[in-house]
Amino acid sequence: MAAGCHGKQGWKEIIHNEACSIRWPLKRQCQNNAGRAVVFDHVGESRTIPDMNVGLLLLSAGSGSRFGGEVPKQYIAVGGQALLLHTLEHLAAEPRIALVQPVIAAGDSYFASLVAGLSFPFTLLPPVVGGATRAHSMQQGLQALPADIDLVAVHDAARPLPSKRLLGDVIDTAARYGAAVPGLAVHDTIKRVDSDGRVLETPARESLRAVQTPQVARREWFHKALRCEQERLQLHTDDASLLEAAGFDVYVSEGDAANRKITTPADMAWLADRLQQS
Ligand SMILES: Nc1ccn([C@@H]2O[C@H](COP(=O)(O)OP(=O)(O)OP(=O)(O)O)[C@@H](O)[C@H]2O)c(=O)n1
Ligand SMILES: C[C@](O)(CO)[C@H](O)COP(=O)(O)O
Repeated sequence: MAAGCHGKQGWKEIIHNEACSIRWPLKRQCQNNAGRAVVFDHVGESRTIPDMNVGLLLLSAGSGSRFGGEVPKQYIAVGGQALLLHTLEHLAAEPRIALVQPVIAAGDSYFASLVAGLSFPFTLLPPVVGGATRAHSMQQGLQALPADIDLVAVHDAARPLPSKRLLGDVIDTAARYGAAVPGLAVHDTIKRVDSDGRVLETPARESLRAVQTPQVARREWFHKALRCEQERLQLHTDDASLLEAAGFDVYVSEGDAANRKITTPADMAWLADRLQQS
C-alpha cells in the first residue's frame, strides 16, 4: 500500500480544568512505506505500531459482596484449583503480556501462598494493595508498573476464561487506536429508568455493547484520565469510562460469552459446569 494519510486534519482539544487538558489529532490514519499503520498519540508524535509490551493489572482487591461467603470469590476452588489460577493460566496464552501486576486487598492472606512456586510465561510481579473501589485499585496497580510498558491491560481476576483470540483482538485494537475493550452485542432490549423505575428511554439496541475485560490503553492515556477524573474515581465502574470522561476515544473489539465475570454463586455454578465439560 502507498504511503500517505487520510482523515480530518487538525486538533481536538478538551480542557477539563487547569490541571487537565488533552489535545490530540482528529481521526487521521496513515500508512508508511512498508504499509504499516502509523498512529498519532495525543501529544502529536507519530509512531509505527511496534510489538507492544503489555503490562496487565490483575484486579483482585474486591471483597465479593454480591457473591457472599468468607473466602473472596477469586480464591474459591473450582475445577480443581482457585478461580484466580484459571485466570492466570488463560492470560498466559497471549505472548505480548510481558508482565502481570496483581492488585490485592489489604490483609489478603490467600494470594502469596496460591502462586508460590508457580511459573508463568510472563513476569508475575509482587502484589500491591488496592483501594476502596475498582478504579482506586487500578490506580495503585498503574503506579507500580515498570517504565518500559507501552500498553496497559486491566483485567478482573474474577473473569477466569479470557480466550487467546479475545486477548489478541483487544490488544491489536488498542495498539491501533490507543484504547479498546472487548464487548458483546446485547440481545435483550435495554431500558433507561429513573429512581422510581419509570422508563426514560429505550436506546437503539444496535448501538449497545456489554463490555468485558481486559480493557487496554496506552499507559499515558490511563495516567491522564486518572488525573482528570481524580475527584470522580468512585463513579467509574470500568476503566474505559475513565478514558471516555477524559475525552479519549475507545474502540470495542469482539468479546466472548465465555469471558464471563463471576459475580454471584450462579456464575460460579456456570463456571464449574464449563470447566467440567472442557
Ligand atoms: N476495590 C476493588 C473492587 C473490585 N476489584 C476487583 O475488580 C474485579 C471486578 O469486580 P467485582 O466483580 O465487582 O468484584 P468485587 O468487588 O469483589 O465484588 P462485589 O462488587 O460484589 O463486592 C474483581 O476481580 C475485584 O477483585 C478490586 O480490585 N478492587
Ligand atoms: C469492568 C467490568 O467487568 C466490565 O464489565 C465491570 O464493569 C465491573 O463491574 P463491577 O461492578 O465491579 O462488577
